Amino acid sequence: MPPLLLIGCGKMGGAMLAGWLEQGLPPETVVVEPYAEAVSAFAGRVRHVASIAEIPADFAPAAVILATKPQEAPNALPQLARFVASAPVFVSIMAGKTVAGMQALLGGEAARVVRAMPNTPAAVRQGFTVGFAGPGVTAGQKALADQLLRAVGDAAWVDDEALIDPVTAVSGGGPAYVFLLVEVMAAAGVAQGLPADLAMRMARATVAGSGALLAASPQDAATLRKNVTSPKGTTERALAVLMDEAAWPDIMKKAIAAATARSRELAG
Ligand SMILES: NC(=O)C1=CN([C@@H]2O[C@H](COP(=O)(O)OP(=O)(O)OC[C@H]3O[C@@H](n4cnc5c(N)ncnc54)[C@H](OP(=O)(O)O)[C@@H]3O)[C@@H](O)[C@H]2O)C=CC1
Ligand SMILES: O=C(O)[C@@H]1CCC=N1
Repeated sequence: MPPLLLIGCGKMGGAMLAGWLEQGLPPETVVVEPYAEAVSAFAGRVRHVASIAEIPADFAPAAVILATKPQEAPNALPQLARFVASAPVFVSIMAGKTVAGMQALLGGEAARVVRAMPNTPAAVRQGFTVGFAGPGVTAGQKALADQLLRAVGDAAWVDDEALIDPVTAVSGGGPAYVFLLVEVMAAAGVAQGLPADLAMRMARATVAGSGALLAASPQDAATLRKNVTSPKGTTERALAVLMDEAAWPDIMKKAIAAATARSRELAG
């Protein structure tokens, strides 16, 4: 793996950096992160600077990973325009930010940009990332981006950049919906008289165990659901409530549509 330049070492950038280090990331890598505590776990294994202005002048990374918040892009990207001359691949994980928008902030169409959307299971190398390679990205650069994304889980590529907005809504934010499921299942158990700590332990173990079963099983989700649902049993009653068109199917469509719309808004 070549030395990289990572801009932003927060929750996602830090999770990806940990995965790259496992794959042999060289210590010449530079991490720009204003919050020193965020990089303390990586001390001695990468070069840390607090701002883009402090990146060594002669550093020419093969890839620049953009992992700051989308709102920081108008400040950070123009400061990185000097790297475009040495033709690295810029790999952005920022929600909403389009390839054309990032190229404009980086000084023009010469910037080679991959737009990618990972998710936080990357922290346990079980992330899922979808990427889109913008104009000018070479096959070798796409392969390097793919290697970086697969260091923290599975990855897929799309040829239509517009799909990254619903990807952001489904898999980017998806872990949050699953964690919310734990919270509301536990609260519903408490409403039926369960002690709060037992309800939370059960909800957490049930979601984690179901995820592990789903990952390990060759069966699809619908079959695994049916395996739980005894005819005329208890699960059937619960699913009649949840699977009503106005319940989860409609609610989830609305939630994904709202997140997709927000991703499009963040482009601006
Ligand atoms: N969290 C998630 O589940 C996912 C997030 N993303 C995307 O990843 C990006 C980062 O999100 P997340 O990790 O959650 O956010 P974090 O706030 O945890 O990380 C962003 C980091 O960037 C730092 N930072 C701010 N300005 C600069 C700068 N100019 N140069 C370098 N670093 C800077 C921040 O420091 P400080 O806090 O001091 O400002 C912070 O530590 C976002 O664009 C988001 O859309 C994508 C997929 C999933
Ligand atoms: O909520 C967000 O905007 C980011 C993108 C996907 C997950 N977190």
